[in-house]
Amino acid sequence: TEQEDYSDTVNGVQYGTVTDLLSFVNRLSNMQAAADLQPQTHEIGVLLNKKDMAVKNNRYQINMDVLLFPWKLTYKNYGTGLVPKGSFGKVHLAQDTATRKRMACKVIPMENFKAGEVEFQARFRHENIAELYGALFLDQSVHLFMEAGEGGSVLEKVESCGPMREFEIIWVTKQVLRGLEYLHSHNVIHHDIKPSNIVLMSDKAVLVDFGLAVQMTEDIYIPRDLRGTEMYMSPELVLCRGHNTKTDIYSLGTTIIHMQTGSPPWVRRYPRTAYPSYLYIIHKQAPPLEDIAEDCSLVMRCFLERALEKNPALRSSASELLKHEAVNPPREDQ
Ligand SMILES: Nc1nnc(-c2c[nH]c3ncc(-c4c[nH]c5ccccc45)cc23)o1
Repeated sequence: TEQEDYSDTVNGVQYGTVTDLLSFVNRLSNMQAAADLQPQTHEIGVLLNKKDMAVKNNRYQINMDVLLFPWKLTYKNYGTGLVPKGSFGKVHLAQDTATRKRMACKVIPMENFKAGEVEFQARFRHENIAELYGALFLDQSVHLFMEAGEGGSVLEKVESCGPMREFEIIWVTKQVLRGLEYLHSHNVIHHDIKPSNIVLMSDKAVLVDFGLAVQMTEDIYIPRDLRGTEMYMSPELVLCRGHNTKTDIYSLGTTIIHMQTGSPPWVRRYPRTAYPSYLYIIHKQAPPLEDIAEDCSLVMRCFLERALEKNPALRSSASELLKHEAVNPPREDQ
């Protein structure tokens, strides 16, 4: 059966290439199709990162070779120790006991696991996309090891420290635009750009959570389902008549509104208590320019008008916005 021939092909945990990792996760997905997965004694997996993850005789044991911690949040007064659930999994802080390398470990129950999530992070590597270090399968769950944003996500930062100042917003926006420019150049749509999917390191910000990402084959993507988080969805995505990478640009625009005001667009004018869904509002209303912060600079307001343009064909691309003066402020001392 699937189980027998499978177990002798991947003996325990081994270092491998991106191709090895992709075939491993695809076989995992098939196993998911194949009825019961035998209770395992040993973890199996493929690790890409030889430098920071020390495999010893085909073992990489959770709580032995690598320790998982509930992420002690960067900010004191912030909720529980566990990172808010990603698209389908809890994110822990992980540390390799031999190399001391600190990583993020997302634990995804097998029934929620989609090979696509790993595929995008493994195939598309960029400094503003959280690097994938490897994948382990144990106890009916997939453990994805990734680059850790120890500064937490932009959502935690805004909720703990309040609205961000414009120079901080510019710093985050430029990095997100670089990540999106790279993804969009490969026709990949992230589909869930929002504050909780942008995580912070000391020297950069990276995009996380590719659980909803797709790669367009033509220059339009016809969705089977509604993907993303309502507040940050573009009008064309809500319409479900086909969209493209420009939908991520609109979501970045709503994310900037969230960074500068502390709330996503719409909710102040249309309280969540009265509006269970915002899809109709997003479809019918003009772009949420009224939700832009009062103290927003004129040049950033102009940037947001380009990003929140209702017609995706007229909306600016990531490359165009990277050249916009709002994110290239003249240096004071010049
Ligand atoms: N959904 C998802 N898929 N991959 C990730 C991910 C990869 N590396 C990471 N590093 C940090 C965090 C993170 C999010 N909120 C936080 C709050 C406090 C501290 C850390 C975080 C999340 C990740 O997240």
